[in-house]
Formats: sequence, C-alpha cells, structure tokens
Amino acid sequence: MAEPYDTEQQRLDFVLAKIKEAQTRNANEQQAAKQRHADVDSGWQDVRFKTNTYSGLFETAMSVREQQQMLAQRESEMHSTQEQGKTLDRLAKRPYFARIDVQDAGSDEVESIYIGLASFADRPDNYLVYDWRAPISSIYYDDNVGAVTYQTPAGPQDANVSLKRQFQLEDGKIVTIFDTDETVGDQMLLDAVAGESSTKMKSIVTTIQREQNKIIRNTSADLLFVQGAAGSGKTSAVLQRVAYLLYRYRGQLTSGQVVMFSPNQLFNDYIDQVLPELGEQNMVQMTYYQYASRRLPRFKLETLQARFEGQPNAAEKKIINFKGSMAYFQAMQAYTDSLNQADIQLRSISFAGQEIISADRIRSIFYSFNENYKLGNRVQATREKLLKLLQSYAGSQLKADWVEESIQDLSKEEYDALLGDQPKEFKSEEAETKYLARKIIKQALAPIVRGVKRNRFVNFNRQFVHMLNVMPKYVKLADFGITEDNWRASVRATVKGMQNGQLTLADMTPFMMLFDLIKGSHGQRDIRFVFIDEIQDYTPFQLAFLKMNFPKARFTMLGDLNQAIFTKENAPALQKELGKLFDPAKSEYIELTETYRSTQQITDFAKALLRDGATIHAFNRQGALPKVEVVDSQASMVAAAKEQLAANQAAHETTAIITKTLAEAETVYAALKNDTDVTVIRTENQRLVPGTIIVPAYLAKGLEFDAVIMWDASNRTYQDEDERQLVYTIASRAMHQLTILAEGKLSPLFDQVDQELYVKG
Ligand SMILES: Nc1ncnc2c1ncn2[C@@H]1O[C@H](COP(=O)(O)OP(=O)(O)OP(=O)(O)O)[C@@H](O)[C@H]1O
Repeated sequence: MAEPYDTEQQRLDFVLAKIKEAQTRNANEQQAAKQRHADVDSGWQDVRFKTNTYSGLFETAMSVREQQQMLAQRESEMHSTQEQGKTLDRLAKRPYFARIDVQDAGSDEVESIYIGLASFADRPDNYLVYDWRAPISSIYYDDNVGAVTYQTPAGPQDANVSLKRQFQLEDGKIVTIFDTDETVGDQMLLDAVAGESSTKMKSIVTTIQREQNKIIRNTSADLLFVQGAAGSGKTSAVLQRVAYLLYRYRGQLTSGQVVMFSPNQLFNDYIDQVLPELGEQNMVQMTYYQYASRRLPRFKLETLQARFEGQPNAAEKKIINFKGSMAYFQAMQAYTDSLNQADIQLRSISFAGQEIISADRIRSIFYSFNENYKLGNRVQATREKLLKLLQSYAGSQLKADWVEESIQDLSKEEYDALLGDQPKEFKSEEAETKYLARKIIKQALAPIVRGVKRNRFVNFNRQFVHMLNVMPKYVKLADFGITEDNWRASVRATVKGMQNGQLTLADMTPFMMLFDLIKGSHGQRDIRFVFIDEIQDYTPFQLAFLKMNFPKARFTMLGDLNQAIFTKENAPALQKELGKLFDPAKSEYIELTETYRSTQQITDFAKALLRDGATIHAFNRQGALPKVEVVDSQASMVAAAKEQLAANQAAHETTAIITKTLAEAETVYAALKNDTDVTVIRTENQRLVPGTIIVPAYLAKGLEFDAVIMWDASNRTYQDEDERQLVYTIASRAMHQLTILAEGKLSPLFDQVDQELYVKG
C-alpha cells in the first residue's frame, strides 16, 4: 500500500509548500498594510484646524472626514489580510481531511477535490483545497461512490464519484488513508468519537453524517425542526450550520445577525470554541433568562434553580401550563385590542411634586384619536401630543418664581455651563434672562420628557395586573382545569411578587409581550437566523413571542422531546402548536436517531428508561455495562462514589457527579472535598473545569462527560413519573461509564429496565 501513501504525501508536501509561500506573501502584505495604516494615521498632523471662519470650519470638517475615510479603508485592509493570515495558519496545520474524485456529466476530466476547513488556491481558479461548505464538498457527506447529483448555484449537477478518501494528518505527514465507498466511513467516525471528553466541544467537520448535513445546508425552510435523541449531534450539527450559513451568505450575513438561545451559560462556555475552530466568529449567544433580564432590568426574574427546584402544587401547575399556552397568547392579543376602546392604565405627569397633566387628561387624549388607530399608533400619537403639551408648559414657566430664583442663584460655573458655546453677548438683560430661563426649564423638564418618550405615561405594571384580573372574560379557564378562586389566588401571588420587584418565569414572557403590543414594537428586524436549543423546555407562548420578536428570522429549533425536564407533559403540545405558527409548506422536520455520544451499553440502558425509546439507535461502540449500586446509608453512598472516582481516575476518565438539586450537590461536595479534587458547579455562570465536577442536573443539560455518577437515584429523590425524562437526561450525559448510586430503594422509574442492561454493584 505504499502507492497511495507516497503520491498523497507528495501532494501534501506540494500543498504545504504552496501554503507556506502564501504565508510569506501574506506576512509581507500584513506588514505593508500596517505601514499604510500608520502613514494615514500620521496624516492627522497635516489636518489643519481652521475655526475662525465658516469656510475654514467647512474645510476642516472635509479634511477630517477624508482622513477618517482613508483610515477606515486602511483598517479594513489590515483586518482582511490578518484574517487571511489566520486562515492560512489553520490550513498549514491541517490542509485537508478528505478527497473525492469527481467527473461531472458532460466533462471528460476526473477532478480530484481535496476538502479542508477553508478554500485555498495557488492561482486564480486553481483550487488546491475546497472549503467543506462549497457546493461540491457536500458529495463527501451525502453520497456513496457512483452516480450522484449535487446542488450548485446554477442548479443540480450530475456527476460520477470514483473515489472517496479520508486522511488523518499529523505534523505535515499522512498517518492514515482510508478509502471508502460509503458516506463517511464508520471507522473514521469511531475514531472521532472514541476520544475523551473535554471541557470544550469540538467541531465535527470531518465526520458529518448525511442526516446532519441536511440540517447544516438547509436554506429553504422558515422553520427547521430537529428532533434528536440525546447525543445524536443536534448541537454539533447546528454549530456547523451557523458556519455554513456565514459562508453561504458571505457579505450579506454577519455573525451578529445570528442568535442562538441556549439552555444555560455553562453550555455557552462549552460550545464557544467550535466556530472559531472553523474560522468563523461566534454568533450572539444567550439564554432566555439573559434575554428577558436585559429587557426587564427592573425585575428580579425567577432563576433556573428556582424554576427547577420550585414545587408548584397541582392547581399552580395548571396555571403555569395555561400561561405557557397559545390560548393565553391569543387571549392577550384580544385583550390588547380592547385597549383601543377602554381600560388603558395611565400615570399622570407631575413636575416638582405637582401634577401637570392628569391621568384623565391623558386618557381623553389617548381615546381622542380615530377608532381605527392601532394601539401602537395610538400610543405614539399620545406621546407626540404630550410632548407638545410639555412644550407649552415650559413656555408658561418662563416667568415662574422658581425659574427666576434659579437664575439668581446661578454660580459662575453654572452660568457658563448654561451658555455653553453660545456667543456671550446679549442685546438686553431681558434677552439674557429669557435665554437662561429657557435653558433652566429645559433642563428641569428633561427627565419628564425622557419619560414620555419612553412611554412612561402608560402604567405597564398596572396594565399587566388589570389584564390578569380580566383574563377570565377572555378565556374559559375551566377548560384548563383552573377555578376562579385559583386564578384569583395566582393573581394575588403575582401582584405580591411584583411589589417585591419579582416576576416568575410564567409571567415574564407575557409581561414582555404586553409591553411590545402596547408599544407597537416591530421586533428586531435585523436578525436573520434564530437557533433555539433544547426547544422542549420552551412553552408555545415563548416560541410565539420569539417569532413575533424576530419577524425577519428563519428559525432552527432543536430538541429532544424525551428530555423535557421543565415543561414535561407540555412537550408534545409544542410540536402541534408550531404547526400553527409556521407555514407547514415552509417547515421541515428532521429526525436524528443515531446517537454518537455514549457507548452502546449506556445508550441501551438510557433508552430503556424511556416509555418509547424505540427510535434511538446506538452507534456501535462497545464499553462496560452501567452499574447500579443500592446501598443502605449516605455514608456507604459516599464510599461507593469515592471508589468509583478512583477507578475512573485510574482509567483517565473525567467524572461528573450529577445530583438532582443544588442542595444535594453541596452535600456531596462537603463529603468529598477533603479526599479528592472536586469542583461543585453552583450557578450557570461558573466555568467548566477539567477534573471531577459535581453538578445539579438542570445545569448539566447539553454537556457530556467521560464518566457519570448519578447521585441518589432512590425512590425518595425520583418518585414522579414526570421525572423520567430528567433521569434519562442524566444517564445520557455519560460517554463511557455510568454508575448509578441509590440509598435505600431504587426509584421505581428503573423498574422497566431489563436487568441484562446493567450490573449490580
Ligand atoms: N458526525 C459526528 N462525528 C463525530 N462526532 C459526532 C458527530 N455527531 C455527534 N458527535 C459527537 O457526539 C456527541 C454528542 O453530540 P451533541 O452534543 O451535538 O448531541 P446533542 O444531540 O446536542 O445531545 P443532547 O441532546 O444530549 O444535548 C458529541 O461529543 C459530538 O462531538
């Protein structure tokens, strides 16, 4: 087998030499660009500041502008050569990872296409490496050897593929060559997934699977819905998709126009290297909580921990469910429409402790406009009218005592500050007083004017409570199993929370929505793509709200209905509701059933925990059976954990001990910290660190670890049927090793798992 190795090595050497040449050229270009930038920068010295005459001012302004433009041009030139340099550095490390030999129909030439992280040509149109996102590269991921059709900008192209080859390169040497007639060979995949977990997710560019490639390259759907088992590569695929979209729409799309909602901050930290590794900038990444906090800075919002550990009773659960429903969303729209006729809640405008425009006056203005006005226009028209009123109020104060007093009390500094750049000569004393009075009144009224511009005359808090109070007129609460009394109690609870500056998760999205509807907000129209990970934890209400908020965006939603750890029974409803939100003709649904994270043994065990785990297929990678150890005391559980940790460490496997609550995590931490090096993850803002970590389940979403110890899977900790998905989520975090510890009696949720799927410890 020396033949392909020798020829391929020669070609690799050739390409590496070309890359090296390009690097040298680029270094010179960078140097030159830097010099040009410095030259322009020093040009500031030549800009003459002439400010005595108008034409002098004009001339100065023009040369400053010219100078700025030139500088911006040089900066962009410098930036672009630097970026090219980085791409070349990446290519120098690993120029390509695959080759396909393709003969387009109608052509008599077989072309060898080498695929890498970026395109590289030594002369115009002579591509030595093709970007993995180029149209032709999709053959590598999608097709077997033989006749294929691939998409090009000009339409479908028929071709014949005679070779598919994968490479492993190290330090400029070819380590393995692997020819396959399949899509991406299993061996390559096995090598890719066999590695150890790390605190950072890696890109999967060399081994993207066909189904994943569909997700990555989809450009037609308004809604791309990806349902996939735990570990099936949803997150990986979607990050590759962002990189793909940035390539495909280069020049039209920036990473700032792509938003990703992720389950927690830890997860953001976990994935933040994937795009830079692919040579792209990270998109805007945030959790829903961060998004809401930014929009509602005056409230303390319910945290992830409170949300997860809160124990609502049955009646409260029904209310929470209703508040997440489309029925509520629609009822709110009907309610806000009704505000065009009556019931807008207003705040009077006061100045220096005195009411200057009463709430009644504002109300009569608000309802004076044509009945066809939409709410947003009505608010806007009211705002404009109020600003005019404030202007005439300002006029009325010119001779007011307080103004005269203020003028008399002015210190020299205050006086100078009021005059600013104005010529200091006045025609008369009267003119001067008038000028100063205007300035003083304007300053004093500024906070009020700002408030009006921000619609403070609408009392949003009162409006929200009003809406809750009248909601029973808009929906039959009984349909949701909610009694009038329960509803009233919940409104009281909300009011009490708001008085303390708090808002629950169930109320925060409706609150934002009310605000937007009243203001007539048009949403963030510059955002083009929105990704929502762990979609099963969102309510239909939230999704409808996000869609309203990003009206120009295409949505990619990914989730695993089996891991609905927050919304539980709501998850199936979600999919149905999505069908109403998005045009079904423009919605696509892709299911990933193959799982790559865990060994077959762990996947089979985890899947047996589910009611309907039939559609999950383990990728064929073998490992030890999960171990279930039931002991009789907390102390024995600690001892068992220590023993397992020692074994995992000996096998160089990093372990996460996953508990249900934070309190439990603290207990385990206290028990272990003196003997082993452990870190407890308390909040989502903490960083992931190498070594053993102890983490509550709701913070482990989306993450993976070599080994997992599930802490206390007893019947006391996990009793409810609706915790099944949580147990599944915990078990499916493990890549190679899963240990389940329980004190007393194992949770009944494990009853249905076949005894052959695990060993007893
Ligand atoms: N095509 C692939 N090639 C190599 N590794 C892959 C591939 N697809 C997924 N993986 C690996 O499988 C693991 C799980 O992937 P990922 O976290 O994207 O799954 P997920 O569906 O988002 O999981 P979960 O729902 O449990 O969070 C990761 O280690 C990832 O690198």
